[in-house]
Amino acid sequence: SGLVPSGDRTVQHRRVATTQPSPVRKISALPTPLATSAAGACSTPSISCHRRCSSPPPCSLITGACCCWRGDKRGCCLFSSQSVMDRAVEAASEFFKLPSETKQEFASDDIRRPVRYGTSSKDGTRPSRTFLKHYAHPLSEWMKYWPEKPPTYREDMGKFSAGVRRVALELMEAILEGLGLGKHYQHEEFENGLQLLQVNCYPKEPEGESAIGLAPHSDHGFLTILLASCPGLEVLDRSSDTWRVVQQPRHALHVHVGDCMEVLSNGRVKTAVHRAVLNHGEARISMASIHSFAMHEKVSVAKELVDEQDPEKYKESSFSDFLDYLMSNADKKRMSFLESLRT
Ligand SMILES: O=C(O)CCC(=O)C(=O)O
Ligand SMILES: [Fe+2]
Repeated sequence: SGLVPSGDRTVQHRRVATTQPSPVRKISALPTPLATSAAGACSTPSISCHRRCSSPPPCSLITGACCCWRGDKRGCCLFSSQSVMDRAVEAASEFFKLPSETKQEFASDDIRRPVRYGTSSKDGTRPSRTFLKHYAHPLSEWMKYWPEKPPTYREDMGKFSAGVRRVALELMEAILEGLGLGKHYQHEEFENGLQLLQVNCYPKEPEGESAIGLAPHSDHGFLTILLASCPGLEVLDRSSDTWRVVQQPRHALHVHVGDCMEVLSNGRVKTAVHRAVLNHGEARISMASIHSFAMHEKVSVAKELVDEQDPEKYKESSFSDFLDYLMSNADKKRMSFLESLRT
């Protein structure tokens, strides 16, 4: 994520063969319907409108429904989730192709900026990843800060963000149920939670070299949902201390849990340590959608998961505390934020 700074973990792990199955769950597509285009005319007339519109106009990206006119009938225009994913990858890819000056307008070292463009290098010599990070929920608040170029960026990334957020909320309910907390546990905090989109662009791997695009780290939120244009993600298998290659079938979303989930579950669910390696065949785009509570909302261990045998293992913290931690003492940090929360 770049959320936990590169080089944060000093342990070196052996890379494993690319045929290893992924240890993490994948889902093959977003549930339909996904968010669609803005109010008014259907922006892609080639896609059939096949449902009666249930919400009053003007529908918008934010409500996840689009009203459009077809002949004399008003209907809901539904994009397939595959095309939403393809368009989001395409918009990201077009953004990274823009001239450097255009992208540099978003460059900043201030990690509290709503949109931030930058590069991160592993060895300090050659940047191996460029990224664009921005908040995505609520869309009405954040979209106005997003790039206006390419012209498709806001609409296509908006649809992707809204769809992926619904997936995250559904998965979260299932996990909470699995933990015995009930699917509505802290429902409001999740509903009002923050979504951070990290759009990454990695160059093709130079011939004869194997290169890390993004150093080992864990993501801060509860859940990360990742879409990538080709393979490159690896997840640490804690039992064997080796890297497992995550397969990337087309239109598959990869889901992993982050630090907040480890805290809330009092360590029953462990954050996923992962990294990205450069793909030797092609440049790679990945989009990581990170889901957390709102900026100042504290995440703490669920009291229901604490007893004498299992005392509280983590201190409470908010996303804002996490950002403060990253900004303080950035060079000298030996501990990840999660480690700093251990009681
Ligand atoms: O590019 C990838 O596969 C991983 C990206 C990632 O871990 C992140 O943005 O947090
Ligand atoms: Fe990450």
